[in-house]
Amino acid sequence: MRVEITCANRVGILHEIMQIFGEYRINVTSGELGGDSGDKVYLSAPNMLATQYQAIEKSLLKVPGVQRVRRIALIPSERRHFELDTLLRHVADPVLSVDREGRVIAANLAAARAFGVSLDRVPGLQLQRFLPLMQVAELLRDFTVPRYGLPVRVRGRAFRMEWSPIPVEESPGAVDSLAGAVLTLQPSEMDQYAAELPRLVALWDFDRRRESCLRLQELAGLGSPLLIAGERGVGKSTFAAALHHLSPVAAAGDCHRLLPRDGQLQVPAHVRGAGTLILEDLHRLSATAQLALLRQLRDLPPELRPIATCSSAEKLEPALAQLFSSLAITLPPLRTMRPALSRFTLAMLRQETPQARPLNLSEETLAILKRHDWPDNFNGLRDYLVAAAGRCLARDGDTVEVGDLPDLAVQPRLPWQEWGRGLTYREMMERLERALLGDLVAEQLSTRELAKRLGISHTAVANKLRKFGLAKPKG
Ligand SMILES: Nc1ncnc2c1ncn2[C@@H]1O[C@H](COP(=O)(O)OP(=O)(O)OP(=O)(O)O)[C@@H](O)[C@H]1O
Repeated sequence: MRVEITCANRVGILHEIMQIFGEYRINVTSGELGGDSGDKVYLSAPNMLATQYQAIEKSLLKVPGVQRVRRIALIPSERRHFELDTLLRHVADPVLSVDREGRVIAANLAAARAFGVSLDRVPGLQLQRFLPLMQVAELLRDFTVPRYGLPVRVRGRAFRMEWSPIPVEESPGAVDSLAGAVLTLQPSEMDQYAAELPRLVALWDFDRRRESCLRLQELAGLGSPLLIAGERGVGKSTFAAALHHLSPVAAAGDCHRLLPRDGQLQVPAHVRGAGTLILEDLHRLSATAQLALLRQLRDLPPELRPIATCSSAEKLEPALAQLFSSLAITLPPLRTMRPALSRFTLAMLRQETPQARPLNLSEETLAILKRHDWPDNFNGLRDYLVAAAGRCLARDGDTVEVGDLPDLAVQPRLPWQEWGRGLTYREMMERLERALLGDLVAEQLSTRELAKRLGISHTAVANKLRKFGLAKPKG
């Protein structure tokens, strides 16, 4: 039973009221003060009987200052809870609140359904079980920043998320003043072009990739549009997402990623605030679509930084290329980084099989991997290694042996025959040798360095350079 007591605000009155309940040996389990003019005491005594209430009511009315006593169905905080629960139950979109560690405190039925768990199991679960790890990390890092329209995917379904921090004190902006955050998810229809961000990985900075990583860091702090060029699978998307996280806008803005669909790329109307806009694979757009995109980009606010990825800047229409002409990074293909192939391979194995025990590579395996040209670059290497690691783990091995490797059935087909028509074998080899040495000489390497790189003697290099007229004139 719950009672409401209207009384004067007198020192000691609460003590006298509670004493009466004590005298009747009635256990009061909860209570609060309130009312419009602060003149009400609400008490909950679940085991109080109707006869006990009549006696208590009389005693209470004798206390100086007590004006009225009546039974009520719910005390105000219970009513608020009840109303909130009812309200949430009737909201069709998922709504939930989280604490500062990203643990779910409360959620409605729609949220439980979206997450695929029963409602009673949602409280206490970690948000990262349902949302991409990278986004949760970003949200928790910038807990105090409200976010609107953030694209997320929950179990394959696209939503737009609103993130509203819950302040409890009058010190806006301070994380300590927040009780947590409320998230609402609205099913998103516009997902024709939007795509999830690639997962956040530690960037590999081996061999020529080191230069790209350093350049990325340099350019992250700037605001101009940036073009990331390179072959299929060299890591363009990975670099674009990393750039957002390295940039100062990551603290205040969101990262949106758009992919071409049917040769078009449309910037959705809600993408207008500060942040990073990743425009993927612009080489897949027709000339008309590129110019249409350019018109949209010109209308974007300057706080939204466009980052484009493309197989090569030459594939862009001149006007679009102009927009991305000041800052660019070209990522090197994997076949040009053979000296670091074992490091890439081990890093890739760790990244792709994080739960498995660390694996090594046999010398023969590494030799095969090094010889291959990896036309799909890291994408090809990843799939190949995942398959090989699976076989190695299945036989309980700790070193990937040649027997674990899938066949490299598709060898790169280059038009050698076409190229060599009319030449003898000797002539073909000579031209090949000359072209290769010509490239190396253009890098300004000394003959000693050249000999080391090619694994032949210094004298042999000097003779060949002389033969092909590539030796530097003396003097
Ligand atoms: N520097 C890097 N550090 C860590 N992982 C990387 C790096 N570069 C590439 N990867 C990995 O290589 C794979 C391919 O990268 P990504 O998808 O970014 O390439 P892409 O050039 O955008 O490919 P596509 O041309 O298919 O769009 C991914 O699995 C990614 O995790």
